[in-house]
Amino acid sequence: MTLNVETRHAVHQDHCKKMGTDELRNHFLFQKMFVTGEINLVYTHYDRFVVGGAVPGNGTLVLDKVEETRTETFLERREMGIVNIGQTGTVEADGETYTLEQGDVLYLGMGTGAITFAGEGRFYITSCPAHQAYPNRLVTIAESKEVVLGEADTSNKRRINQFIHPLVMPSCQLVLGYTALLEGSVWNTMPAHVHDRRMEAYLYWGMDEESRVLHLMGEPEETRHLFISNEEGAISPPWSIHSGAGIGKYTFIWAMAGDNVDYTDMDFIQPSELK
Ligand SMILES: O=C[C@H](O)[C@@H](O)CC(=O)C(=O)O
Ligand SMILES: [Zn+2]
Repeated sequence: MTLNVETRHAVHQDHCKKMGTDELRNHFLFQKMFVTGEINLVYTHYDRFVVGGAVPGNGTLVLDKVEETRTETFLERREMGIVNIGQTGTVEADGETYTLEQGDVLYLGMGTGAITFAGEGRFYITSCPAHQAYPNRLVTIAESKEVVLGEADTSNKRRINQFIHPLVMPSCQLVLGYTALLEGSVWNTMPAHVHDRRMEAYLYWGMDEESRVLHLMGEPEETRHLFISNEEGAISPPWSIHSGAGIGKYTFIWAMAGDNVDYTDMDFIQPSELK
């Protein structure tokens, strides 16, 4: 079994302004997270948020000790949110086996031991530091909180499902859910926003292989873009907008950590303010 961990340091906005395409992608784009037989993690210095993928294929994959944290087990002082973007799979933790259908979310609290992934799942992993142990919990789509935002007129009508969210369940820092575009709409998170007190990570999925999402980032008056393929992620620094338009259908998982768990705490930026 292969465990790869890549460290990404935090970037200052003045540095970002001077980056060319390759440098921008090396810092903010996550590729090749979902490889059969591997767990691939990116350890970021944005609130020590970790994202990654586990694809057990026909075998099992165990996530336990990760050298980067210098703790006995990865979740010794962390919490985790797992989303299954593949077919039916299982996650075993603390002697319980959870079956995750596509779109289901599993929360694992601080102090959970080794985590075993199996089945046909493609598991997206998110994790951040925690200060208190909340119970492990499987949250199905039916149990999530659904919000419909936007209008067909502005091509941003979308359905948001909140899973690890104060209205559904408690967590320390982690807030997680996903957004799907409704027929004919292309824009997520438009109007855009920033939240300097919380970082954010996106994973785009459910896309056709040849399709791309035009992901916008950067300070509102100094935007940059990344063309993103299916099952690739983007990290959003606290000073950055995060928004995208798809060439074809897509869903994206958003996950955040920082000073508060208030999903609605956003500083909105109108399209007229973007440059
Ligand atoms: O801070 C919140 C995140 O950026 C996303 O949840 C926003 C989003 O999914 C959307 O508006 O489409
Ligand atoms: Zn946001």
